[in-house]
Amino acid sequence: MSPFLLNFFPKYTAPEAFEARERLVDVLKGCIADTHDDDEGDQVNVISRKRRDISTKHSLSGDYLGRSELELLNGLLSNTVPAVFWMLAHTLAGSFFGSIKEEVGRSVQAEGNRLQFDIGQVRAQCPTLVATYQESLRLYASSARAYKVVQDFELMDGCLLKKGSLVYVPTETIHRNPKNWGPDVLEFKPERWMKSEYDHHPGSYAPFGVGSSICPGRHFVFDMILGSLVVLLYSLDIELAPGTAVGVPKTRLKVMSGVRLPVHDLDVVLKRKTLGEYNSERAKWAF
Ligand code: HEM
Repeated sequence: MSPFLLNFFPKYTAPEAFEARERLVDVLKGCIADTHDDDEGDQVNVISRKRRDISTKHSLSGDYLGRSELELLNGLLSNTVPAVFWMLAHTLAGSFFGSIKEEVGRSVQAEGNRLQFDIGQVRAQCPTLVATYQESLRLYASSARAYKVVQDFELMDGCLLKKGSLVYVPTETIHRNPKNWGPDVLEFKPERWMKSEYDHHPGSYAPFGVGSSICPGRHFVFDMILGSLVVLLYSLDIELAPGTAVGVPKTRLKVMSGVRLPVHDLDVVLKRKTLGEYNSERAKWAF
């Protein structure tokens, strides 16, 4: 993957990854081009269809569309899926699980087996769930941003950044720095985010980067991850399998953009839920 990311004649320096990318682009291109809004049982999601419509309106090519779909998948798979994993793992292992279940229960409107929630209300009325999201990204987001210095600049500690040099800012180093977060920096503590005032250095948290290249998917992913947790925790009784522990893994600084992957699987016990009239097997979520 690293030679591929360097993008130095990737066809020759990383042929396998290059071929795989081109194959995926072809599949996505074909799949989206063949879709029509009225297709019976259409498998292409609404977001992709809307993106196709916008691209067509602006005369963007099919190839562009295939590549931008792949970018979306990359954002989802390399960041969002592991972020959901960590959030769920710490929710199940933490002393705040009861509060989260209670917040989720309050957010869902159920009419028999038809369920729905307003994501705006989840954001505003589930402080423990939101804090768990923020704390998961603090501990596990591990991107590395690069900036070019456009003029000589002296930092407060006297370090000189020379014009033309590259400054590399690994998120983990900032997110796991005891100077920013205190001696318990490696502990998973959602309560850091539940104080009335944010009392950390403003630059101490940037899971989505900063400035003009900040992640454009950050609001979308916030809703998507909170929504996934609401559906999972409402629909199922989930608990960690006996003897399963969730710890914060040691830092392994990687020059990669993404959310850290777990080293081990997590064993959980899942049961479908029945609450009065509600039976998760027959439940239909309306989004
Ligand atoms: C937990 C989930 C996610 C995290 C932690 C994350 C983090 C990041 C980071 C750190 C960057 C680089 C910012 C910089 O260079 O300053 C980035 C860029 C980007 N992200 Fe995300 N991201 C996530 C989810 C997503 C999703 C779901 C999408 C797509 C819908 C997405 C689309 C993008 C795109 C297109 C860029 C490139 C922006 C540019 O270069 O101008 N991300 N993301």
